[in-house]
Amino acid sequence: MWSVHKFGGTCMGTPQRIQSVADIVLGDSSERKLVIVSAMSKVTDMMYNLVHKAQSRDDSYMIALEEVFEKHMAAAKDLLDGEDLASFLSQLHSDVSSLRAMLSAIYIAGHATESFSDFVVGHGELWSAQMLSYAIKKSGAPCSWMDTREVLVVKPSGPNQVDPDYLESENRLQKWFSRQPAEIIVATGFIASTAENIPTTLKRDGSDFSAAIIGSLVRARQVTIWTDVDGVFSADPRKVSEAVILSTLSYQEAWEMSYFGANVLHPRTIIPVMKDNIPIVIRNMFNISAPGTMICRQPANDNGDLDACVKSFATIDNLALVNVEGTGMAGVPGTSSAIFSVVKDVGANVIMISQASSEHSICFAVPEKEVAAVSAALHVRFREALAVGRLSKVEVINGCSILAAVGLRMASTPGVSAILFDALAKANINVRAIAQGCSEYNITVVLKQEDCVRALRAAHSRFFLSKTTLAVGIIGPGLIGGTLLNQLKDQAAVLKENMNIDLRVIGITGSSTMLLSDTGIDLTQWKELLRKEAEPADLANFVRHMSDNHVFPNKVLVDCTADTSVASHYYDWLKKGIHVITPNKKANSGPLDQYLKLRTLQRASYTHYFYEATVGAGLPIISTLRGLLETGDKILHIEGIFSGTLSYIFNNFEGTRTFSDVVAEAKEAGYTEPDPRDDLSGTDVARKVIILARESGLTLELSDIPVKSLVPEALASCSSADEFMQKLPSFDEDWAKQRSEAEAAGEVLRYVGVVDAVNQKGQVELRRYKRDHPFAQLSGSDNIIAFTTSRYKEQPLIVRGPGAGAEVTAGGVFCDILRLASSLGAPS
Ligand SMILES: NC(=O)C1=CN([C@@H]2O[C@H](COP(=O)(O)OP(=O)(O)OC[C@H]3O[C@@H](n4cnc5c(N)ncnc54)[C@H](O)[C@@H]3O)[C@@H](O)[C@H]2O)C=CC1
Ligand SMILES: N[C@@H](CC=O)C(=O)O
Ligand code: NA
Repeated sequence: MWSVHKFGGTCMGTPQRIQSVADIVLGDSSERKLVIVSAMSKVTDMMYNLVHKAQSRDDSYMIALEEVFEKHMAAAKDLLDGEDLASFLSQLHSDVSSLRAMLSAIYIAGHATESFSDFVVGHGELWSAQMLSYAIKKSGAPCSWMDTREVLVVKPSGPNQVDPDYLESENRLQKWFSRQPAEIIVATGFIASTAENIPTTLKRDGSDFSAAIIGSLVRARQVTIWTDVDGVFSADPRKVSEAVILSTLSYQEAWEMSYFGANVLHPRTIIPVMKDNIPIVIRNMFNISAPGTMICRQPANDNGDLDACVKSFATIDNLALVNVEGTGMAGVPGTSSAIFSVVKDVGANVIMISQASSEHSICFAVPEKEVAAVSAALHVRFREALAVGRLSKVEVINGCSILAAVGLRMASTPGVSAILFDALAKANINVRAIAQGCSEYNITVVLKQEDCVRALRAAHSRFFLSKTTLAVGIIGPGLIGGTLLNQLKDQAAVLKENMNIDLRVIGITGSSTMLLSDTGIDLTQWKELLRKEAEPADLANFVRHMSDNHVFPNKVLVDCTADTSVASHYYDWLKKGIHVITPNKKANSGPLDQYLKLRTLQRASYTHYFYEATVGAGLPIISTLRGLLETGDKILHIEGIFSGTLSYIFNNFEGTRTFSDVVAEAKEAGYTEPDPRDDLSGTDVARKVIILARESGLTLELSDIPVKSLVPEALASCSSADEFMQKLPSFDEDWAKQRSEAEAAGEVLRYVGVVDAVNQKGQVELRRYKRDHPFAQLSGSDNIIAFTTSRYKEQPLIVRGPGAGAEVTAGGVFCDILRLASSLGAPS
C-alpha cells in the first residue's frame, strides 16, 4: 500500500534539510512511497519575481535568473556527487537556458500569459524533486521522480482555484506507473496541467492539495504533511501558552479550524482524502519524536469525557456587529433576505448571524473595515421602514471579536455550552451575541475585542487544563517559604507526569518585593527573578493578581510568614474562593471568635483551609487528631513536647555546653521562630496547645493557658531578636544551676504542653523527667505527642519525629497542597 508524504519549502530549504527529508522517507517502512515536494524555500517567490521583472521590462531578470541557478547548483553540489550531480547539473543548465529564452520573450512582449508564468514558476518543484530523488537513490533505494504535469489534470473552477479531473488523472497515473515501477517516487507539488497539456498550478492551495489529490488517486494508507510545527494546537499558542497539540481531529473539525486561520490545511485540501477516509497526519520534520496531529474520520481519543468535546478555540478580531431591530420584522418574510442582499451588494463578508425566534432583531458580524459601507447601505435601503418606525434602528457595534469553540462531539452532548459560558461568566466577560448552527460543531460568541484574549484563556483552561491545576501564591519566601519553592521546583514535573497535578506558582511576595506571573514563575530562578524583576510588595495587589487570574480554575495562597496581619485575611481569601494553606499559627491561636468564624466559613464552603505544619511541622499531628475525632473517638488528654527548638535545646544542653550556645545552634538550624523569644517564652508551645485544644472542641483563648516562660525577665523588653541573643549568655549560669539540680536527681529538663480535654484546660511548663521516661529519650529537634483517647486509653497513640526545620516543615506544607489537589479530584 502507498504512503504519501509531502514536504513543504521550509523542509526543502537547504541541502542538509533535503538530506533529512531523504532519511525520513527511507525510514518509512511502507511498501510504496510517494513523496510530494515543494520548491526550496523562497524559490517560488524568486520565480514569480523573474516573470514580474521580465514583463515590466526590467532586465535585471537575467541576474535574478542567475541567482536561481546558483542557488540550485550550490545545493546540488553539497548534496550529490559523481554521475548524479553531473546529470542534475546538465538538466539544470538546459532548463535555465529555456527559461532564459522564455523570459526574454516575455521581456520583449512586456506581458506574460498565466500559462507562461505557471511554466516558469513550476521549475522550483522540478528541481527540488530531482535533487531529492537523487539523494534517496544515493542510499541504493530504487527511486524515480515524477513531473506531475504528466499525470495531474485540473480545470479552472473559479478565480484562482482549480478542480482535479480525477478520472483522467488516474488514467494517466496508471500509465505512468506501468512505465516506472519504482518503490519510491518523488513528485512535484503545486504543478499540474490542463486537459490540453498546458502547464498550470494548483494556485493558492499548493502542494498540500497535490498531496491530497495524489493520496486519493493511489488510495494511500496515509498522507503525512511534514512542516515545522508539532501539529495542530488547541488554540493559538502565542495567545494561550497552555495550548496543547491535538493528537486527533476529525475532517470537519480541521475544516472549522482552518477557517479561523489555525495552522491546519486549507479546507479544499481535505476534500480529496476525506471521500476515501484517508487520514492526514501533520508532523514536524524538525522534531521527529512528536507524534503530530492525525486528521481522520473517527478521532481515536473518544473517552466520553464532557470536557474533551471541545477540540479547539479560535478567535477573529476587528469585527463589528450590525444589529437591525424593529417590530415590523416579525413574521414578515423577506426581511432577512433584504438585509443580506444589501450586504452582498456592498461586497461585505458576513462572518456570523444571529436571530432570536421573536424575530424582532437580527444581528450579524462583518469585518470592521466593511461596516461603514454596510450601515450606510442599510440606512438607504430601509429609509422608509425607519421613518415610519417599522424598523427602530440599524445599530453598529464596533470593536468586537469572535471566540469560537470547535468540536465534533459537542453535537448532541448536553452541557458543553454551559461549561463554556460558565467559564466566560467566571472571568467576568460579557457575551454580546451567540451563534450555533444545528450541526453543533461550532459555538461562536461575540465579545468586546479587549476581552478576547482573556476569554480565550478562560475558556481554554476550563476545557484543556487538568482539573487539578492549581495556581499557587506564596507569601513569605523566607526559610520555610523558600524551601517549599525549591521542593515544588524539584517535584513539579513528577506530579504532573504521575498524578496529573499541575502546580503553577503565579506569585511570590515577601515584605518588600513581589513577583507576579500569569502562567507560572520559572522556579529554577525564582530567587534571582525576585531580586531583579520584582515590584514593590503590596498584599492587596498580590491577592487581586490571584483572584483576577482566569487561566487557572483553582487557586491557593500559602502563608509562610509568622505575621498576624497576613493571617487576618484568611477569611476574606476563603470568601473569594481562594484556598488557604499555612504553617503560620497566628490565625488558629488568635482571638477565639475570629477562629470560630473562619472555621465556620471553612465548613460551609467548598474552599479549603489546611494547616498541618502549625503543630509538629511535617509530623501528622493535625491529621491524626482529625482522624480520631472524625471516626468518633473521644480525646481525653494530649501531652507532648511541641517545640522543636526547646526539644533541641534540652536534648543538647549537656556537659560543659552553655545554654546560650545551644539556643544559637537551634536558631542556626532553622528550628526557631523568626524571633526565638517566641520559642523560649513558651508562646509558640502555647499556640500549639491552643490549636490542638480548639481542634478537639475546647473553646480556649491563648490567655487561658498558664505558661512558664524561659525568657529572663530582664530580656523580655529587648528591642530585637539580635539584642536578645547577644544578652542571653549573661544568664548561662542560672541555667547551668537548674540543669545540675535535675542531673543530681537523675532527671532531665523537658518543656511540655498539655491539653486536658476532660477538664477543658491547657498548660505549658518546664518539667523534670526521669532519665528512662520516653520524653527523656528524644534527640535533635524531635517532637513527641501522646494522644490518650477512649480508644487509646491504656497506651496512648504516640507520634514522634523531628518537629522543626526547613525541609520537614516545607514538606508538611507541600503535603497540604497535595491534600488540596486530592480533594479537587487528583488521583490517589
Ligand atoms: N522553622 C520551622 O521549623 C517552622 C516554622 N513554622 C512557621 O513557618 C512560618 C515561617 O517561618 P520561617 O520561614 O522560619 O520564618 P522566616 O522569617 O525565615 O520567613 C518569613 C518570611 O516572611 C516574610 N514576611 C513577613 N511578613 C510578611 C508580610 N506581611 N508579607 C509578606 N512577607 C512577609 C519575611 O520577610 C520572611 O521572608 C512561621 O509562621 C513559623 O511559625 C512552622 C513550623 C516549623
Ligand atoms: N519554632 C518552632 C517551629 C515549629 O513550629 C519550633 O521550634 O517548634
Ligand atoms: Na504537623
